This record gives sequence, structure tokens and C-alpha cells, in this order.
Amino acid sequence: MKNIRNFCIIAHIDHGKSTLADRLLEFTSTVAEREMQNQLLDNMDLERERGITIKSHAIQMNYRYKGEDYVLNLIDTPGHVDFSYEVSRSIAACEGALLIVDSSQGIEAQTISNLYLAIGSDLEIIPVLNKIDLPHAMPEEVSDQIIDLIGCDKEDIIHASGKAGIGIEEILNAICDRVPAPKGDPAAPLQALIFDSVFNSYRGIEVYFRIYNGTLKKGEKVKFINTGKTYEADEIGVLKLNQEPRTEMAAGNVGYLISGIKNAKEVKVGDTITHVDRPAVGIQGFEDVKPMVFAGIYPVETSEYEELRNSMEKLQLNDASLVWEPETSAALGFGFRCGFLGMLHMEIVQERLEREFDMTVITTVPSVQFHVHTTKGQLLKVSAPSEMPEPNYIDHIEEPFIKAQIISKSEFVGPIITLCMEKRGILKNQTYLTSDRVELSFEMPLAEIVFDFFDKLKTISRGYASLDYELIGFRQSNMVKLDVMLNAEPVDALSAIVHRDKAYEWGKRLCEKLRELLPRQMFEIAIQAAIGQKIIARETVKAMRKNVLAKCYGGDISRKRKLLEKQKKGKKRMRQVGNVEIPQEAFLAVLKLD
Ligand SMILES: Nc1nc2c(ncn2[C@@H]2O[C@H](COP(=O)(O)OP(=O)(O)OP(=O)(O)O)[C@@H](O)[C@H]2O)c(=O)[nH]1
Repeated sequence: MKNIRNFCIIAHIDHGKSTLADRLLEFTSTVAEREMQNQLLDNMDLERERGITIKSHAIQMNYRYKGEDYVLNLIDTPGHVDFSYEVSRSIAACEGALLIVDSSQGIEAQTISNLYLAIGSDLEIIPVLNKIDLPHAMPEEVSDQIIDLIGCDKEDIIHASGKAGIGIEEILNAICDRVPAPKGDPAAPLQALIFDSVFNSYRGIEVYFRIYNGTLKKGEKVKFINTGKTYEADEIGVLKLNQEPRTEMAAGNVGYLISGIKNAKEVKVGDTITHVDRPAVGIQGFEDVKPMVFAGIYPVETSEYEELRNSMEKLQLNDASLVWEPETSAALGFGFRCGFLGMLHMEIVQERLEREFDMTVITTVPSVQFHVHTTKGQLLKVSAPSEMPEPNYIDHIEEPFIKAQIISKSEFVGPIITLCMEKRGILKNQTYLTSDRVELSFEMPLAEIVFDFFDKLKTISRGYASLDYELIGFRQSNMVKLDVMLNAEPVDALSAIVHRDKAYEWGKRLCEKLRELLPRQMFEIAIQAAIGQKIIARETVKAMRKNVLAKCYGGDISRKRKLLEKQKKGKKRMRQVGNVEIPQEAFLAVLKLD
């Protein structure tokens, strides 16, 4: 055990974690040259296409240093704030962290927040100044920022480039020298923490764990403490590029377990695995996730509800930050109310459901969770407009507030402050990190930043500003429910909860946007926005007669069929509500009002 090192890589998004991880794997010959491809650990198609890490990935390397053989377990983590729950779980499985900072960008908001997560778990931090090959790298300046931040010595900072392969050996040596070996007793009762899992349709659920105490052998009877279920450890092993089975694994190690579990509900990330014969107590799992945004997910075909439920259960195995419960909508029927960590997370969940589980789904207007105090003194947690009680039952409404930390070049301070004020933000603090880098701290409503704030911030700061935020509590706000009606029929899935000062403007623009997005149909569609009984805006979609077969005179039946097929495909991701067909984009129209 003294030669095991468990470490993760943390950084702000795009500072080069995945590229550096590739070099480490190459240098330790963990992957053969012919297997090497860029961003090797980002093995989901979605990750490669978008060039971002969504999931944490674990991989084991062997390394010889000062005449000794080391086992290095690396966990690559995502950088985007929406996936910080992945980061916090990975950190729990490690004793050390490489803190990567892009030497052309300097310290950014998520560098700091991920660093605090790591320090909070007592990890040994190895600072790495990355991308030093770039001509506009600023090693001196960024080194000073790092020293200020973590209080290390200048010599502790490793200069590296994932792209040019600089500093790789030095990093590996530092991991062996500086990261402490895992503690734990191989002879004690078994305690292994489940930090991730994935559904495999052939082999059942694969469980990823880190052993804190004890030894696990193939074939032994094990128990998951929280669920109380028992299984046989059919296969255990370590995670190399592929899984490598082992007959025995001891304290300190990271690995996988396969025991033919088919039911997704039986595996909970944060649960502890122990022996049936000689049980230990559970280790403290992970903090519960705090979803920030809620939205409904509905199958396009109402008959696929059960299938969608199955798919969500399987997806949840691999995405512990996804929470959901059944919900019904008058307009959309049976579906699920889901909690996400942010808009990117919501997008990714929708895409994964479609790609990995072949489901076509509709997502409804996202909303934050409000605290509604009723006149009877009850507290209702409302995360969907349809749950909002009638106005005469409401005493007051509170909305979630966050503390936002924005780091930017000082020349953009003016526009950033203006943007934040528009979003009902209050400037709390302004600190100069260096002569031209400023940290601004605001208190603002979560609802104002989860949707398009980040894109706007990037635009006005020409990409230089970075953002991080945390929930600080609930504050009273004047919120109202904005209803939308199509041909006088209310469509609950299109309603939104908005601030009263902005309600009229919103209603007007929402109707305009819906007019653009709703396809013309055989009859006229009246779009109305209302607050309570009062109509505040109206638009009309003119009727049109669309007959795709019109041009298809003559008797070629196959051509007709093709056209009808094509028309059917075009209808995907549409929902019939009353007599109106609503495309997916319309449900998210509120997000595109500016
Ligand atoms: N010049 C230079 N570019 C680099 C270096 N390392 C990474 N890059 C580039 O920086 C971009 C981001 O690199 P990634 O490794 O995907 O970054 P990441 O931190 O893993 O990103 P997320 O996982 O999404 O947080 C890519 O375009 C890389 O080619 C480096 O050392 N030098």
C-alpha cells in the first residue's frame, strides 16, 4: 500500500486537464501507441464532440521511480461548474490533486472553487503551470497568483505543457514524492466507498469503488450497507484502459465490481460495500446534491413513459447529480420533474437520454425552486409554475439567492457591473488580484444567472471573465406566474415564474417568440400571455394549408410515401397540445427572449 498514489486533476474548464492526462498515460506506457488518441479519457462521444469533460474517469498507471514500483490511480475530473458534484466525489477517493493553471490565462473562478474542494478534503496540492509552450504564456505573473492563492513556494510549481510534453516526468515524480500513500488497514473489516457506477446491458451494473479498509476477494459475499442487499463479487479488478480483473484487492486501491446487478435502484453512489460475514459500519458518503434548475422531461410518445423511467434510472447510475420524481402536466401527460446543476447539465442529460437510450424527449421551461409561504402559514417548495398556488393563497414568495464570484480583466469591470445590475445583482466586493485582474463579488437571484447570464458575461468580457457561484439562501421577491394560452387553452408546460417588474415585457416577448416558433397549421392560433385573469399580451399565428402531397400528382406511391415519411420525421420532438402542435424549441422559448 505504501506505493499506491491516488490523485485527481482539477482545473478551470479548458486549462488542459485532459491533454495532460493523455501525456501521463503515454509516459507511463499505460496505453500502447496505437491505442492513443486525443482526450483518451473523455470516452463519451458527447465529450469528444464538445471537447469538454462531463464525467470523472479513473485509470491506473504503473510507474517506476527511484527503484520502486508505484501504482498511480488517476481520476480526471470535469472543469465546468455544472459538474462540480463529479469533482467533489472524485476528490473523496484521492489523497492528492494536481492543480492545473493555464499560464496564458491565470487563475479563474473554478480554479479557486475546485481548489477549495480539494483543500477541504485535506488533499496534498501539486500546482502545475500548464501550456508554457504558448508564446503569450505569463509564467512569472501566474506563478505569483498561485503562490498567493495556496501559499506554496515558487519551486513547488511545476512548469508543464500537455501539448508539447514538457514537465511530464517531473509531475509523475512529484506525485510519488509529495502525495501521501493511502491510509487504511488491509486486515480490518471491509469498507469500500462507491463513487461511481455505470449500466452495462451485457454485464449488469458496474460499480466503481475505493477501498478504505480491508481486502476484497473475487467470489466473496458482499453487502451494500445502505440498501442492505447482498451479492457475490463475481468479478473485481482495476481500471486500466480496459478493465483488468484481479483476484484480490486491498485497502488504498481503486477498482470496479461486477456482480450481476440489474436493477438500477440497488446501487447508490456514496454507499459502502462490506462483507456479509464480517461487516463494518458505513463510511460517510457524499453530501446530497443541491439541484439549481428544475425542468420537466416528457416522452414525445406518451406510450414511452415507462421506458423513459427505466432510462432515467440507468442514466442516474452514471450521473449521481441528476434527481427526479414523477410529475403530470395537463398539457403533456406523464413525465418527470428533474433537478439539474445548471443549464449545461440539463442539455447533457437530454442528449444522453437520446443517444444512449434512444429516447426522444421534450424538456419544459426550466425554473429555479421558490419558497412559497401560504396565507395558512405553510411553506411550499415550488419548482414548476404549475405547482404555484392561486394568488389569494400566497402570503409571500422567496427566491434563491447566490453569491457570484467573477474574475476578469479590469477593463471589463464597467460592463460586468452593468450586466449584473440588470440582473438584479448587488455588488458586494471588488478586489484587485493583480494590477489588471479583478475579482468581483455579487449577490443576485439564482433565476437571473442560470439561463443566459454566462454567455452574456463571456460576450461582454470577450471571453476573459470567469464565473463561479454558490447558494446563500432565500429572499423575499415579488414573483408572479405568467400563464400562456394557445387558442384560449392554458398550456401549463409553457408557463413561467417571473419577477413582477419584468412580467409585462416578458409576456410580450414570449408571445412574439412563440409566434416565430409555432409552425403554421390549418387554423389560426391565438397566443396569449396572462397574469391571473388578466391578459397582458397577444399574438396570432396565421392559418396555412400545408399539403406535402400537393406537388405529387401522378401515381408514384413510393415517392408519396417518402414525402410522408419525411414529414413524419420533421414532426419529431413535437407535442400535440389540444389541437396545436408545439415543437421542442417553443418550450424553451423563454430562454431566448433577448
Ligand atoms: N498550447 C497548448 N495548448 C494546450 C495545452 N494543453 C491543452 N491545450 C489545448 O487547450 C484546449 C483544452 O484542453 P483540454 O485538455 O481539453 O482541457 P480540459 O481542462 O480537459 O477541459 P475540460 O475537461 O472541458 O474542463 C485544447 O484545445 C487543447 O488542445 C498545452 O500545454 N499547450
